[in-house]
Amino acid sequence: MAVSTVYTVQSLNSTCSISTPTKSHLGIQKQQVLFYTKKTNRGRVRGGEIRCAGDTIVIGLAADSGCGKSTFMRRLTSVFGGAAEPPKGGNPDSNTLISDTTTVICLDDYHSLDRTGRKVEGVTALDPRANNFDLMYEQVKALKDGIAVDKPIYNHVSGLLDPPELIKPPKILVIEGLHPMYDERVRDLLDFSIYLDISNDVKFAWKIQRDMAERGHSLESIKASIEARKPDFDAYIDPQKQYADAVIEVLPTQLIPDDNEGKVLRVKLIMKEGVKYFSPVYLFDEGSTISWIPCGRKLTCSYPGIKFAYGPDTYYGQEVSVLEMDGQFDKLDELIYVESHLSNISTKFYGEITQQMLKHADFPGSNNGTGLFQTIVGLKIRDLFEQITASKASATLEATKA
Ligand SMILES: Nc1ncnc2c1ncn2[C@@H]1O[C@H](COP(=O)(O)OP(=O)(O)OP(=O)(O)O)[C@@H](O)[C@H]1O
Ligand SMILES: O=C(CO)[C@H](O)[C@H](O)COP(=O)(O)O
Repeated sequence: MAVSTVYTVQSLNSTCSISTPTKSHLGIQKQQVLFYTKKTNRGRVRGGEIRCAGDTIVIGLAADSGCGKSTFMRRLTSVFGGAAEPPKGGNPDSNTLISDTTTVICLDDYHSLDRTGRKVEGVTALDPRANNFDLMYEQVKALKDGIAVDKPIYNHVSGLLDPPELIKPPKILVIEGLHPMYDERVRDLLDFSIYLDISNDVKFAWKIQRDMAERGHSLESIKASIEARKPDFDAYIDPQKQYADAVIEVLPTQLIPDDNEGKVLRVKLIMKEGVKYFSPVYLFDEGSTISWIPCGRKLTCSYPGIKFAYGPDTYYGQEVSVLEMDGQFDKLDELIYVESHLSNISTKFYGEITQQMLKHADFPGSNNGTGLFQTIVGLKIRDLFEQITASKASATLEATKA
């Protein structure tokens, strides 16, 4: 009687090939070894090796400096559990953050010109000529293919390029910085992309808050720095938002006429339709146009109140769904009321968004749409990761059956 064989992979999170006397590796360059259970019509045998590569999914996060990338990264890492830390025993000025699931690399590390070099050449760090996109592409591709790389480090303290650090392929690689979607080759490696679009007024208010209070800069120098960067920001950074799968746009409130304090914010979550493994969040009824003031018995709102909006729209000629929140929460635990009216949020249990927001109540933006939408995008990324993983697992199983 012929022996029929079914391979059940136990810890499958990638496209894997089976290494047995009868099956050879399928073009795998660097492998991770797992085990499989071999089920034959003579019983179940554990053994052999499953070799995996290309496990890493790559997320791009683009924004100008001081626009909340680090805060977003902390929220994202927290969704996966565990804390993110710089590589152990490495350069204390490393820009990398590693947790169990995620590795966040900062694209400033691909500056090809150091601070002096940029001054001599008369270019800003936003200018593509100050960045090495060939190396960025090669290294992100290698990590995606399961290969460790020696990544350079741009030292923000000294303004110099330091010796490289070893980066191993993680489950989720986040590339954050000024240009994750600028180079087409790098863009094509992204499984999901996000752009933090902070309007000039709000950016200015945040910069003043941080650079004056925490870094002792003068108001004039902050203004001058924003102005000096603006032409390159408009030319090279801002256009990337057309490629993003999700954009978090932060604007001044419309609830206070002529507000110029920048404390109350109107935040939009713009979600592209038709992105594989990503279904946009909706309020009440998918595809409808909704305006909702949730203030009342279940949600405490002081002046100027809270207003939500949801509906379909177009963004750079593409179909999107937009969820908007203007105003801020008084009592964060009451966010559960809003959460219960949102759908497609990819939570694992009732109230997970509210729990995440309460956990990080001290992060900037926790009382408004910036924190809420960053948390939602974090949950959507977890969902995307789990879907890609599951789809690779079933593809592998099919391949091994064939
Ligand atoms: N959602 C928010 N609401 C209010 N202020 C915020 C928010 N996000 C960020 N900020 C302000 O902007 C500052 C910079 O935030 P963060 O460090 O997250 O940005 P970044 O993009 O990582 O900055 P950089 O690239 O310069 O390191 C914070 O210190 C805070 O003052
Ligand atoms: O736009 C930036 C991204 O963080 C920085 O200004 C750029 O990386 C240069 O850094 P530094 O000002 O420390 O020389």
